Amino acid sequence: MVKNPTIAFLGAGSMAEAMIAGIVATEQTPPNHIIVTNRSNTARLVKLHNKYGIQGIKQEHLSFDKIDVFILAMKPKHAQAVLQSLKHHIRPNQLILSVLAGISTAYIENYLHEGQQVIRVMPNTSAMIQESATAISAGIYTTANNVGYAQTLLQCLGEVYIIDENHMDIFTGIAGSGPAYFYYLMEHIEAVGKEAGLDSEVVRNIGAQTILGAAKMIMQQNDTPAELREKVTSPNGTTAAGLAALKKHGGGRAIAQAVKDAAKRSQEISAQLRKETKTV
Ligand SMILES: NC(=O)C1=CN([C@@H]2O[C@H](COP(=O)(O)OP(=O)(O)OC[C@H]3O[C@@H](n4cnc5c(N)ncnc54)[C@H](OP(=O)(O)O)[C@@H]3O)[C@@H](O)[C@H]2O)C=CC1
Ligand SMILES: O=C(O)[C@@H]1CCC=N1
Repeated sequence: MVKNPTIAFLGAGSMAEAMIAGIVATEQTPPNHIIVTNRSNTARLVKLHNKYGIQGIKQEHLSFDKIDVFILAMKPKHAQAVLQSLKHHIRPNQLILSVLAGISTAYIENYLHEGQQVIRVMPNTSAMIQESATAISAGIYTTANNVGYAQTLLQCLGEVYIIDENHMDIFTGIAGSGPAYFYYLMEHIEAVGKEAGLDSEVVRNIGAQTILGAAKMIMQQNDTPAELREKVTSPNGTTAAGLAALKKHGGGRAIAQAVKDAAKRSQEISAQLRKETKTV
């Protein structure tokens, strides 16, 4: 990878913004080396430019040859059209990072030039505050040097795990979609706290601090989650009552099923796109 590469985000939605915020905050890449473009929403490009100092450029004005790294950040259903058009503008040694759920490196390579360097990435929106759990899997043509570059770039968004691409779907179910499960949990905790008369902002902070503390305990102590749970649970105490309710109402099963169904959806997106490609 060149020194001070220019990075272009194709897609300017929630995920692109979370990554831009993380990269800019850590000064990993200077803002004038970061470009963002989208399909049609120019107001969004202006907003991102004003907020982060990066360049918001309409697609028709992009100088593709000056870009070293493309980050695909549109919805998976738009991937095919974007890749077909991208092929006319790029060279195989320009690095493609794709955050698209369910889209394999092979699918992307198939649409681009022989030898195109592709890395599949699964971040989450906590990239915005450099707390993402991000996975990467390289395609068959990607050099070790570029994997190293991607790892360094993404480390400014949080923790990075290099995984086998076969595990991308389950990683997506756990970490890509994961923040939403905890937000959903928080919505319910907040509602109950409010019902009991607590101020909603206060209960929100209490809930968040409780999740943060539990997460830090898991990361900083040697105990397993089950051991930590047991340490909270006094015989016949309040936690035992709470956990019994979770068990009775299928709390554990529901969480496991959420992860499984998200991973399944990632596989379905992949299968659907392969089917559409065959029928074109
Ligand atoms: N949100 C998340 O938590 C995560 C998302 N992802 C992945 O990130 C990707 C984006 O998700 P998200 O940010 O939530 O989606 P959003 O809907 O927020 O954003 C999609 C963006 O893609 C743009 N777009 C659509 N078509 C094109 C095109 N032809 N060329 C360039 N840009 C285009 C849209 O532009 P316009 O508004 O002009 O149409 C919009 O800026 C998805 O593939 C998703 O799987 C991965 C991990 C986590
Ligand atoms: O919901 C989605 O499909 C994307 C991928 C992971 C998180 N959001």
